[in-house]
Amino acid sequence: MNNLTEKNLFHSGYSFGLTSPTKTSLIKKRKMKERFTLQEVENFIKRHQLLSAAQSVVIGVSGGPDSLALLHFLWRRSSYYKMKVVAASFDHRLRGDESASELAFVKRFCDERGIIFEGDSADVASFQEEHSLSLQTAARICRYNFFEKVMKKHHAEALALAHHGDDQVETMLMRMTRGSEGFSSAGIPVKRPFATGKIIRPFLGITKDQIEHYCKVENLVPVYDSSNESDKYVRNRFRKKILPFLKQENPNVHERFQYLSETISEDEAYILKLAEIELEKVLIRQTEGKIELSVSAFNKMPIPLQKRGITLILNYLYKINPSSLSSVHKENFLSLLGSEHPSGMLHFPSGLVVSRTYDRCLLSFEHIVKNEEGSYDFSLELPGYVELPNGRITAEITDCEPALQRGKDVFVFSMKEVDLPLRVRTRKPGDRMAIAGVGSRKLKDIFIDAKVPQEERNVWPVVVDANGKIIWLPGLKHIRRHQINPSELWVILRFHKKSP
Ligand SMILES: Nc1ncnc2c1ncn2[C@@H]1O[C@H](COP(=O)(O)OP(=O)(O)OP(=O)(O)O)[C@@H](O)[C@H]1O
Repeated sequence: MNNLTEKNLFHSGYSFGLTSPTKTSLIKKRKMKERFTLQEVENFIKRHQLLSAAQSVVIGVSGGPDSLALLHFLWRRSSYYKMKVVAASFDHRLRGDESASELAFVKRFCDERGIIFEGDSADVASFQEEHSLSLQTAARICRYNFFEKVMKKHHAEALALAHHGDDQVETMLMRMTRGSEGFSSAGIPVKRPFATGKIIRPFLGITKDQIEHYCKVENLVPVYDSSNESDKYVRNRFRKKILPFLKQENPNVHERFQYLSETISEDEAYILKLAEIELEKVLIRQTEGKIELSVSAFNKMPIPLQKRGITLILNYLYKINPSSLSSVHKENFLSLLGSEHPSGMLHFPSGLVVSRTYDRCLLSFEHIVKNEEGSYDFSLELPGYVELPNGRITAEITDCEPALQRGKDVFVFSMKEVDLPLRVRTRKPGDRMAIAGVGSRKLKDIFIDAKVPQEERNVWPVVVDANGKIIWLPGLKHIRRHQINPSELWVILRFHKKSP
């Protein structure tokens, strides 16, 4: 089968198990559609130059219809493209035996066809806990680490994933609804650099229905993940409620979205390039963690370039943008620079301060360590984190009481219990906090009792609420928690102390 040439792939008859003469026209129609699907994918691959001859391609296969069809399709085309195909399957160990059996299913599928298979698993829940991440982010990091390893092992130039046209429509709508800009509003990219090569998505031009049809015609029997149906997930709600309406209005709506996605990406890349050139002209100073620019020169840039300019600046300063950084911060930045007041200051996540004085605007993290003793004071966003001289504090919000969050480096409380926003600062003379069963105590005494060395006390974080009340001395004490209604939103603070 995998010796099919391009010609005989598109012109060979597929058996549909339908033989009666009355069904002939139906067979013809379905054959046409099937060929059309294959041809569409092939055209898409060529148009975007996703595959070139003599490649090694890793395919991410969960065992669901999309990735199983992609594996089957690329395996069938492997001799035409003279490429080595490797299937890679990852078990996140989040659905017990179910996910382990999915991995075994993919392995069997590959063994039966002589396809190279790579499989691995990881305890994603523990990884999430350890690094204070959302479950989705933790799963993604573990899965992509695995993909990277497999790509390196097989010297692969591409990792093929089975996102399709309906995924694209859902993603773009979700992002527009939640609020997005720039490349993010372009949805899922057709290709992007990754590990030893690039991620490619050959199915973005076809729909889920076309994939299901391909599976049926090829007698592929995938596994179905029941969580894909649950209304609990935003994506599923878009899929079930919005997509049917759009497809009714235009059955090829996915093509329109894909076209829009590619147009946005091209435009964005071009505008970003222009912004980069213009930004160079307005920068006064640029060093690690610090940028200074001329306000009047920046304000002369056209608005679309100003918007991309601040994005470039923030990308440079943060390296990895904090999740709490939003378009509001960028708007505030533009207002500060456009304001008639000659001076002003903004506090951005993770301790970044933007200060304007007449024609100069300075963005810097340097305020974190203000003086020789290393004192600091900055806001802690929810969710978010702050870097400290002696470690890092992370803050998350969750809607169910986290069972495993105990210990002195973790403080969990209900959102209703504390006045937000929180700040993290160093101690001040006379600081006191109210401790359960003890009453009000001086911080100095708490440090002495806990035998915290003198030099560490000056940089030890003190977490205070919006009224300045101390609520947590990480690693040492926290205020008493009230009786809490389990259905409330919870905040989890964690202190990741650097070893001295
Ligand atoms: N556990 C996994 N192991 C390997 N690849 C995966 C895994 N999960 C997802 N992928 C890859 O990432 C793509 C997108 O993932 P997503 O979960 O959005 O897809 P899906 O709708 O579940 O697709 P499928 O029908 O293949 O399960 C998949 O189509 C597949 O190529």
